[in-house]
Amino acid sequence: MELLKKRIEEEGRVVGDEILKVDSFLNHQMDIELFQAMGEAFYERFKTHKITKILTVEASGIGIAAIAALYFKVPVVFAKKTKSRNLDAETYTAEVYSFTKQAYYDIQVSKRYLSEDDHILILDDFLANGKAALGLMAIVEQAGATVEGIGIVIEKGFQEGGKLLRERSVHLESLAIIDGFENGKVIFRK
Ligand SMILES: O=P(O)(O)OC[C@H]1O[C@H](OP(=O)(O)OP(=O)(O)O)[C@H](O)[C@@H]1O
Ligand SMILES: O=c1[nH]c(=O)c2nc[nH]c2[nH]1
Repeated sequence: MELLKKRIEEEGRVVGDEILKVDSFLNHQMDIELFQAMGEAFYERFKTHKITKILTVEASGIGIAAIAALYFKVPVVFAKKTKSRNLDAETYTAEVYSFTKQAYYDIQVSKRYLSEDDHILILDDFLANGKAALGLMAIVEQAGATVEGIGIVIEKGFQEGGKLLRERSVHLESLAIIDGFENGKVIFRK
């Protein structure tokens, strides 16, 4: 998606060998006009699928999932990373390692909000090693629901998540794929 790539080029900051910071428009401050265009782009890429719910994981997936849901006209469910008294006792659960926080979480979704009748589109802001996406897929599987596709805003193609998901023959769409960084600049996949 050219508009997204332009923003990454203009505002992205490379941190170390593996991290891209795009928190001026994606996952801290959010540019909602860009989110609208990205939500529509996901709709165009997945509109032939029957989607009944969008599933994401807190925190950074929620924004794009919510805007995309306006196009799909379905609810958003987000997996929670921490236990709390307002989460139902009956949950689907998967262990996920957070690449940025370098910690394990049990992500959880109440059994109330996913059922075997659901056709799920998983959306997230980043794909790195695929742990979050695989955890969400495991939760969908536990519910007996169907994963229709996975939509990612920025895939870091030099990490293994994209390969792991494509091996599973899931319909994966990334709005921008990064092949690496060179002298602080982002190299996009053609
Ligand atoms: O493909 P992976 O290796 O799983 O990396 C991608 C995940 O990492 C980030 O979440 P993070 O744990 O940073 O949490 P956040 O949503 O609170 O920013 C991002 O939002 C994805 O969910
Ligand atoms: O802001 C982010 N930058 C990254 O490189 C990344 N990888 C996973 N999650 C991420 N979030």
